[in-house]
Amino acid sequence: MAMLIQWCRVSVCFNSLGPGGRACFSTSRRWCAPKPLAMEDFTCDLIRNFSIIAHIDHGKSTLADRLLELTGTIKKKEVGKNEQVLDKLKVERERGITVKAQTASMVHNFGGKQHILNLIDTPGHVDFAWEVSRSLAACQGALLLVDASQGVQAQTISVFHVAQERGLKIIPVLNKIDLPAAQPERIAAQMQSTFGIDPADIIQISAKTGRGVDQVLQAIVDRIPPPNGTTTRPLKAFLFDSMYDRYRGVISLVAIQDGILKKVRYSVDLVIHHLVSIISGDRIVSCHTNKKYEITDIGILNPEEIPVTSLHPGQVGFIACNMKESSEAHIGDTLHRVGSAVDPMPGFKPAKAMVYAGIFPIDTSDFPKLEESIKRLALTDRSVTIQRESSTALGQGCRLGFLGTLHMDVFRQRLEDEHDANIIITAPTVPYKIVYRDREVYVSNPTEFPDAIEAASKVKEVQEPIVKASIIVPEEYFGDMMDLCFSHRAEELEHKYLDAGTGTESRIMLNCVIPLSEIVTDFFDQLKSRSSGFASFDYEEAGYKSSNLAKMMFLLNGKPVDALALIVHRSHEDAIGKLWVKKLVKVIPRQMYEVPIQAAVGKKIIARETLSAYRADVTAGLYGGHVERKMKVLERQKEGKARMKRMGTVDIDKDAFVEIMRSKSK
Ligand SMILES: Nc1nc2c(ncn2[C@@H]2O[C@H](COP(=O)(O)OP(=O)(O)OP(=O)(O)O)[C@@H](O)[C@H]2O)c(=O)[nH]1
Repeated sequence: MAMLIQWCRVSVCFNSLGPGGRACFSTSRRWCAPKPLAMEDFTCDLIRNFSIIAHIDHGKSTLADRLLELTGTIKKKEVGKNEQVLDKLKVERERGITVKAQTASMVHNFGGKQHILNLIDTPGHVDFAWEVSRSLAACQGALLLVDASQGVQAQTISVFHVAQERGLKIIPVLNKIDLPAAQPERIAAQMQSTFGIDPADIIQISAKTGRGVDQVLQAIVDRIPPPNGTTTRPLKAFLFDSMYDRYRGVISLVAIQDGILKKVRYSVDLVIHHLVSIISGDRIVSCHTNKKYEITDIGILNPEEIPVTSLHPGQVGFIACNMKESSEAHIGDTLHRVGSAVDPMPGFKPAKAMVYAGIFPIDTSDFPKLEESIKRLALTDRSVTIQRESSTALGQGCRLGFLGTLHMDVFRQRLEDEHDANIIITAPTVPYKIVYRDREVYVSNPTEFPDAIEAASKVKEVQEPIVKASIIVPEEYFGDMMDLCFSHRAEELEHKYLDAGTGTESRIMLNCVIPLSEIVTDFFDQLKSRSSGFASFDYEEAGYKSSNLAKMMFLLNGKPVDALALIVHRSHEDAIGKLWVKKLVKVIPRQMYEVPIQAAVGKKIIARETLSAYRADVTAGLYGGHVERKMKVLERQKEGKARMKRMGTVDIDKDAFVEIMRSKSK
């Protein structure tokens, strides 16, 4: 058996559980090994695994923080301070949204007994629905949080159904009762009519002030069933999340179903003040890949890592086992001990990219660095797909698949924030299905879309992805929402009153089927502005549908520019062509000569604008004697040229180019 020998100097060690049930630290000047939590004491009846589910901004992360404080897991913060403990990413803090589900184990005393409560925080935005369903797979219960001023929203309904389908015990919680606009009775009635929840079961709280949060804590223990599992059956661990650590490789989050997962550490004091730790971990196998690994590290997240020597049935924790590639940690996989196979647990649907975009370095020589950064970032975000692509205008780049446009935007921001990347991102496209006579091909890059001539001779039909969308909105905005849906090619529209029978002011739920390509552009912004921010929106994929689509090319000076290509519905081609040439003529800088800007579908020119000529005399104003200065300026202009992007025969400096791509991705 492979042994891992580790020299460690530990100046902080875990001694025992402190008064709040937490591990407490004691500093020591001696070299010592950490004394881990006695996980074997936490039998299933003392464990609760739960999640908080809600519509975006209804207060999940704030409630998570209050629970962590109440159990003494973190120090109490000043009320009103907005920084959330589980929202670890900079982008999450800046935008106030949760992107990546986090896990935190809390140890708390109920009725004289220490319990472990494992909280799995979930994101609220529709783009991250995959993260939600992944998190729920490791839970037995969920707190369904509803904002007492906003009421039930589109994602409240979708997350409720996901939790219900998974058979989770749902604890309804009304949050933000401190707000003057809160209407707890009315919203409780709404929850009753929408979900059949008994208002007497609803706990009313303010996650901000902490009011009522102790009742939530008690309800977690009283109402959520403990996990069931036994130490007598062979080890079976469910892998539900993973992250990447530069030193330890892939770290997987697991929920133990049966058996015990161990890492044994022998400490030998070889020399005074020097301890040698010999670690011998369980040997495990992945049901998905059949690969074998040896456990090198086990712990729980509190929310920071606390090492433990074993994880027992019902417990949730992390493991490191020398997995090098993040693709080895298959989300939904079952792990078992070498030599004692088990039936794998049902995994769940892998994440499916809904939106694709090309990412290119501004400076083409930066491609190797950019590719490395993208790969690194993708290690922490398993739902992104990556493929290389190259463009005549933009050089070498990567085509990435995302769960939605917010996901795309968050990834872009993380590349810039965390990897200092200087990038151009192309307009988002959805994956189209091209049905040829003998095969089907998915195309997620407009340049690969068949042109009109090829389409006429070889393509049987073109299909586009559609989604089932639901919009919840106060009655007064219903007409605007119908207009919005019609202008985005929605079909099968139907609606129902959400507050039927409650005798209160009405909200309407509007359901329709809409092409995905229509909602990846400005749909969400328009939805918010046309409903004064009151509409909420959710969607789920609904397959493919035949559609009359074409590739629109943009020509500068008669030459097509691949990076600007778009797929458009034929009914909108004139309007889109005109709109884009108008936008392009505004952002493309004038050249020494006149430049026609055209939009074309096949051979047909749909729209045209002309960019008038302009001579940029950078040396104007420098009179005869200033030869040196003149040379310097010309030299600088030459350097600038090297960073120019070439579109057809037109050179465009990088700022103008970024501006063009930005306006195209809106
Ligand atoms: N007045 C009041 N504000 C609250 C309460 N709970 C949360 N908030 C505020 O509501 C906003 C959203 O809270 P978050 O906890 O970030 O919401 P979230 O559900 O985690 O958001 P996502 O993770 O992005 O879905 C923040 O500005 C909070 O300070 C509450 O009980 N009362």
